Amino acid sequence: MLFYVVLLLLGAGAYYYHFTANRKKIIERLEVVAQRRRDDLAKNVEETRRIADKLDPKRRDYVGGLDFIQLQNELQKGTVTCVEAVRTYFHKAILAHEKTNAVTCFILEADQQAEELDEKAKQASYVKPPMFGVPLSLKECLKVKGYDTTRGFVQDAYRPATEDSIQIEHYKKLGLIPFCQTNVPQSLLSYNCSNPLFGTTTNPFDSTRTCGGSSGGEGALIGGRGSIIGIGTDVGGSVRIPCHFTGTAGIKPSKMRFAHRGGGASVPGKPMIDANDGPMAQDVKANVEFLRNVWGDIDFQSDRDPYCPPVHWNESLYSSEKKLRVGYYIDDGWFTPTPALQRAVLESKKHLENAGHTVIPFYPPRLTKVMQLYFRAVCLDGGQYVLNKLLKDIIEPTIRFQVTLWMVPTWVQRILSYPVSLVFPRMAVLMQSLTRDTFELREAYADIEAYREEYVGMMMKDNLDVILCPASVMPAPQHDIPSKVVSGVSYTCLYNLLDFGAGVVPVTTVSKSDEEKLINEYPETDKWYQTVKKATIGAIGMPIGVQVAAPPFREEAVLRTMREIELAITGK
Ligand SMILES: CCCCCCCCCCCCCCCCCC(=O)NCCO
Repeated sequence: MLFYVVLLLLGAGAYYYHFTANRKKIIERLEVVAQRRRDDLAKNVEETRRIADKLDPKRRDYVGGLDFIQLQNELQKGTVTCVEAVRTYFHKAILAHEKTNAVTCFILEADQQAEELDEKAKQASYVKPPMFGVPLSLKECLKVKGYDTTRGFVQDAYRPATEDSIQIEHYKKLGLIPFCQTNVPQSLLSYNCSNPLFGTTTNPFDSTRTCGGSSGGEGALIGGRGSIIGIGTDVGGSVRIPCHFTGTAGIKPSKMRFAHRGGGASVPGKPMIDANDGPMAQDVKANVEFLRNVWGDIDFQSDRDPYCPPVHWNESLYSSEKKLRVGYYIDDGWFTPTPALQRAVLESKKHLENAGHTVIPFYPPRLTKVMQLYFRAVCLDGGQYVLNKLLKDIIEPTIRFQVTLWMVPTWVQRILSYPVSLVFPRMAVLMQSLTRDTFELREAYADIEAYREEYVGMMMKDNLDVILCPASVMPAPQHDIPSKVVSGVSYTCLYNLLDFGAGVVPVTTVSKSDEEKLINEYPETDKWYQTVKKATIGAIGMPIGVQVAAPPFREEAVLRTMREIELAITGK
């Protein structure tokens, strides 16, 4: 017996020695690559600055002061040129990048593309596309020919995409000019924004706090006024959480509304948790104008990707005079949001009622079960795919906590969940979430199908058009918090599990009385609540958004509701 124990220990020791020695070698090699990539970025920024500086500062201030619709109109009229638009946003993006570290690469050809478009516009026969010359920022994971899509993995640096994805091709056809790529958290499966290649992107309102993720670079850049519109991706909240954290507006459409051919995914082979790309901008108006043009011309994408149905922009749904029926909730029963987030929903409810809409309570059923299903289906192999990739890379310190969770074998998590349930029941729920076998995974998929039916059945029974609810559980926290509170995505991941269209519109900022309420009334019943409470203290002034969601192919109703809230708040 002793012999076997000694043999086992020796075997384990040898494995550990080999594993750490191998990791050391990998890290040493990748650190050289990461340093080279960062040096290249510094040169790229200087080259961009040289181009941006060619534009007269007075002209730059003028162009930079235009909102999306104004800029679009001036470009159409020819009173602003494409070169002026691109150089202005090169300049503004550098300023935002210097503050937040949002950009991973400037696309220098944007300047040349702008010159070519200006040249074409001189021909009398040339018909300008609808978004002629508007600069567009892109989350780093989107495929642009000649540019990396590392998703924050150092191992993927210097492996540029060989083609534009269909979506990018389409945006160029509509006249948009991709001008930079923006930062993401390593693996994209986090709502912070740090990786070992490009470092940490910070919130433009407070650098000690995260801009959110995974489309965090977009949030920081647009919130920091360095871009007028950008594209993010969302499998659990990655468009909506950065919008909420940075005071920007964006929407994750249901999966089928864009072509995915030639694109990429954070975890390929993951049905039932539907991801999509989506626009993010400084206001809802810009999102509407962007999608009106993209979906107005969706045949371009459908023709190139037969899995994308030719569902056109539904103007009658967006512009309908018919009053809406809205279901709302301020607490999903899984994670009570901090006071400012609840207040934002109640204020939005008032705005919608003042506009004549009917707003009634709605209770999303069984969120505890939903969280288990979400984590089971998003980490469908127990996190193995992502973990394998992470173990071949430098692991980002701010997601180490969640990586450690992935490293604990599922059966160990299951056994430990029983004692943990006595002191931390919500954690025990997640410890039982990662799948043991395909039988359990199939059951989870069946449960998700049943849940989708139940949820839309409840909405139909009350004749509801849209749902209004919090965008998250807290305002932007410090950079290490998302990995410690992975359970905090319940408000957004629900609508990936349902594959609804869901968007976020900025509504308010954290006030002093929100903070007093937080200190006096917010629960401290478990570690997650204590962490969220502590992270929210000191967040006075941070932006707060609300979320609006509707079943697939009703994104126009979501946008209409978001726009009505925006109009009531800003008056424009
Ligand atoms: C104790 C057991 C815990 C099991 C779970 C372990 C970690 C789970 C990590 C998954 C985190 C998912 C968060 C999602 C955030 C948003 C991601 C997103 O939308 N990405 C966009 C990709 O296109």
